[in-house]
Amino acid sequence: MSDTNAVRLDAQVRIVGTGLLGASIGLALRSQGIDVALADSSPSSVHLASDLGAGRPAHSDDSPKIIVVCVPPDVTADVIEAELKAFPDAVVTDVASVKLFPLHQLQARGVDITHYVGGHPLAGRERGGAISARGDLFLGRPWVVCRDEETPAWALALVEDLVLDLGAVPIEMTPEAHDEAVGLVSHVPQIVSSLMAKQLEGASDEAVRLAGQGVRDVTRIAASSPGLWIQILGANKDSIVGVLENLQKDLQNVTDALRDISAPGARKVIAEEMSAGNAGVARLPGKHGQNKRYAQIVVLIDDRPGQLAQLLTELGELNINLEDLRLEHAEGAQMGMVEFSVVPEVRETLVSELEKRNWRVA
Ligand SMILES: NC(=O)C1=CN([C@@H]2O[C@H](COP(=O)(O)OP(=O)(O)OC[C@H]3O[C@@H](n4cnc5c(N)ncnc54)[C@H](O)[C@@H]3O)[C@@H](O)[C@H]2O)C=CC1
Ligand SMILES: O=C(O)C(=O)Cc1ccc(O)cc1
Repeated sequence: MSDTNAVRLDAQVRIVGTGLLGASIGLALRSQGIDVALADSSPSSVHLASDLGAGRPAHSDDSPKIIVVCVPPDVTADVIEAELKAFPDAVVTDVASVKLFPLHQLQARGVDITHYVGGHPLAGRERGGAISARGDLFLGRPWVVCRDEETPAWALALVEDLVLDLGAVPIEMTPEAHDEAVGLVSHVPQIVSSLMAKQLEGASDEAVRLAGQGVRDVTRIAASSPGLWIQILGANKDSIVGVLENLQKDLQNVTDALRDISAPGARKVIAEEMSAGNAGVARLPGKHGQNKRYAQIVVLIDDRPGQLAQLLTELGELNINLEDLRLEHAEGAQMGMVEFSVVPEVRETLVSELEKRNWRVA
């Protein structure tokens, strides 16, 4: 039996903002027996999250060791400031999709941010609210942690323990590097998805009836909340505008080439743009070398001697033949991800057997 599920946090956690992110964190922590206190400016949100099993309503005599602020970006700095003041001994972290915006607000107000460690899980869903929450939302997902030079090691360690208990992979970054990266891999893709979906708005029923997986993949996140995204995009405009300008140039190249497809070089332009797309998509983790004939399963293991050997032994005991195996080590994250391929027919049984044996399957 593996002890991969050993809980690292041994402290009360307070969650402020009990929508999708807050309730998902609460569900994951409660499933590990951690005391979770819930607070939100909307009392019915607290009660819904509590009814769903994400924790209990906060009491005035709570003394949390760690506070996770899960409110929209516009009000993240206000809530962080209030929480630092109300709980001076606690570490305050957040999940806002932008990191410089709340940090600059806190700095401009002269707030002592020694106990604040910024965070951002790269995991979410199109629909907000506790009703959409899932305890397994963060399994195997990157979770950026922004440390400051002043951040004490114990505060950073506490936040990383929280991230690891949620099954995510902590990645330390500066707020600047974070915002630039998510501008490219999260914020511009949201705009592209929404704008492509907008083209479907006036389409005929006949046309949309033909929609296959391609258009569904490209537009999946177009169902996201404009209210949340207007805040995210506005707060990270400096990282987004440059990527949008590059995209505009590429769109213009393809449009010009198609308009005059018989002109010398037109087909070359299109082929080059599409080949560059092939090269880009191959950069995405998990996209390379996957054999479509097999089903992939990802298991999270602690970065300790013997863990991989134990997993392989247990797979042997289950008499499962591995078709392929890939190990990803998250630098400095005390966690590894083992991705293996099996014939699709055994996938469901294998996942349930591994979960029975306490392995964390992403
Ligand atoms: N939705 C997603 O997929 C992801 C969102 N995030 C970030 O997580 C944060 C929360 O997003 P969601 O959970 O999706 O939103 P949500 O709308 O589901 O939940 C937000 C909650 O915050 C509460 N709230 C608003 N202002 C408050 C205040 N001043 N004090 C206390 N509570 C307040 C609301 O009542 C609501 O329950 C955002 O900062 C977002 O950028 C991060 C990763 C993914
Ligand atoms: O649904 C998806 O694939 C997402 O990418 C969701 C998402 C939305 C906002 C974030 O800050 C992080 C992740």
